[in-house]
Amino acid sequence: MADAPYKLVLLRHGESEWNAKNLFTGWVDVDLTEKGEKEAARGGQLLLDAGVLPDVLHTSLQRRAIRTAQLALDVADLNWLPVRRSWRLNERHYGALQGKDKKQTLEEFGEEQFMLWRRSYDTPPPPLADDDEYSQFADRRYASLPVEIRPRTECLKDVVERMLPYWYDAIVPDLFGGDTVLVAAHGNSLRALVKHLDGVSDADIAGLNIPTGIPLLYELDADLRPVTPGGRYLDPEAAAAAIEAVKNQGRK
Ligand SMILES: O=C(O)[C@H](O)COP(=O)(O)O
Repeated sequence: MADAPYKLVLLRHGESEWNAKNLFTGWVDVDLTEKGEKEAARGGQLLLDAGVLPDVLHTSLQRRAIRTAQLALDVADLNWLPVRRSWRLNERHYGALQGKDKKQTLEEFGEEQFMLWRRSYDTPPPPLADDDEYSQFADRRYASLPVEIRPRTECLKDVVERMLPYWYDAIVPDLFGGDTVLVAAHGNSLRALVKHLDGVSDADIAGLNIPTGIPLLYELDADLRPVTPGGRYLDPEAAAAAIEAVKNQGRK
């Protein structure tokens, strides 16, 4: 096997309250469900069982990712890890779809438009008004972000563009320093990172879905290229089933 000096673990948060209700969530700061809490703890057990013990944690600024990491690390007795958080790891801002039911949106706008908004690389949903009940524009945690970069909607391309500076400036230095890095984030911010790591094309990334709560391990070579393309889920069977469920959201 090729030399793999660096280890990176990606963990999507456990099931959230709005995943359970099948609502577009984006930057809305919902909590985990009980099932999500269990998924997170199991994620920690999977890390422990695989002997993959992170040295440092990076999270988004959103509760569901932060709590998932805490619950997972608690199981692995790693509450003490140094942590950095950034809005750049946040879920994709879902614009005017935030708070909308996925099934109703599919029925109202049709399959093509629904998938364009949900999975196309460069078509964002319509922007969310700043005074909308589901807007985070005035949220204190984003106060240090200049208004021109505070999103009102995002496509995946926008997420890649705002995530990559954090990858290069914060995560890569930890990897090069020899740390096993845990990134606890979201379906679409992790799709953006996987796209970058695996060099997935703009078209093919539409077919890639990330399940909740199952650690995805990337062993990286000296140039930070994955030794195994796509990485390795620590519970591949559960991941395969959960990926199907994410793919079919809105259809039931
Ligand atoms: O923000 C959301 O609604 C989900 O966390 C990700 O949703 P998606 O799989 O529909 O992009």
